[in-house]
Amino acid sequence: MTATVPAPAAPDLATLQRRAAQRAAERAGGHDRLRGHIVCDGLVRIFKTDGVEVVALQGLDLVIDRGELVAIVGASGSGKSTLLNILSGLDAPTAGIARVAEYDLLAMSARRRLSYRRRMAGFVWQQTGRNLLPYLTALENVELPMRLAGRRSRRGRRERARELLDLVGVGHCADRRPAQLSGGEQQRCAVAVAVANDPEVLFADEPTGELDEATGAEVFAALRQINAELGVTVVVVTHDHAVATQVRRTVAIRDGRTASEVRRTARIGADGSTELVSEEYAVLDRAGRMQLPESFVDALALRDRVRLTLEPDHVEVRPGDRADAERSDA
Ligand SMILES: Nc1ncnc2c1ncn2[C@@H]1O[C@H](COP(=O)(O)OP(=O)(O)OP(=O)(O)O)[C@@H](O)[C@H]1O
Repeated sequence: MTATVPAPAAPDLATLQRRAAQRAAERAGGHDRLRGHIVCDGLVRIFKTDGVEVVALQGLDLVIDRGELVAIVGASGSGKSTLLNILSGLDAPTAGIARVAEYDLLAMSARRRLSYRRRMAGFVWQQTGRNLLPYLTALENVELPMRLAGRRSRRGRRERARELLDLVGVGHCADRRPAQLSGGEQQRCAVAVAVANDPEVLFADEPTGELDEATGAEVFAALRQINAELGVTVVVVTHDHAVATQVRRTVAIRDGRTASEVRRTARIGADGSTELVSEEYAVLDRAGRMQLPESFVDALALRDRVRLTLEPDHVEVRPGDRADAERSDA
């Protein structure tokens, strides 16, 4: 007799992701347009203050497909907010390519920028006060962007707002004001507000930064739901590495560059149960550069130069001969 293994949460994630890709493909009018919804290539952002230059992004490469849900993680100062500000059209890059669908973020007129921010992108910020108006109910908050864009009839707006609140699991909060909602409920409402005008991409900046782990997971569930049901491409920026368990693809930024990626895939075990396997990849840029994970560098005390050996199917990296190095330096 075989015991029934209770289905873990894992296949859910895989199913949701498949559905998201399918919806996004439908929206895009075919499978061939699936690739490269968001493309950053050699993205550079230099800030100049009092004659001092800070290179916040130094040739960042990132491709996100239509319908993906991606978390971008990195330590404080790694360039996450700079990247998000560029992608959301609030800031312009110094050089490189930054494109979202047909919008070139490097060369946008003020008018096109406005259209991008109104039609193409939705936003959820860490501070709930920036997402919701305190004197409107949750329902009115979701209706507002539609009203401002002159979309739908009054009744249509109300129906859509209810649908969206239900979708993110806060339908029961429709008539409450933000102050009468918990932090997690506020952020889920914020997700509904952000997608009210049907954007193609949703950017969330530390949406769970002020929440405990369990409440944060609920907000992630809302983002996954939106991603799956509406086919919206979702990019979540966070410094919380634990989010890797909430999404299938996590991109790590270090010193203004994409350093590594973790991808989670569902595998069926011999006993028929599903397990999620995480695999870490280093990101190789077009110039062939990659960053070794800090833990690898520390473990072997790698420094200055390393020895590379090409094997038939892999490359070996070994500590360089320090004596040699010192002699040639002399
Ligand atoms: N407006 C600015 N003027 C000058 N330097 C800036 C500006 N904005 C960001 N920087 C610098 O650029 C680098 C990247 O900052 P950024 O805010 O993008 O990092 P972050 O990963 O989002 O950090 P955090 O998680 O703390 O928000 C930092 O060295 C920061 O000091």
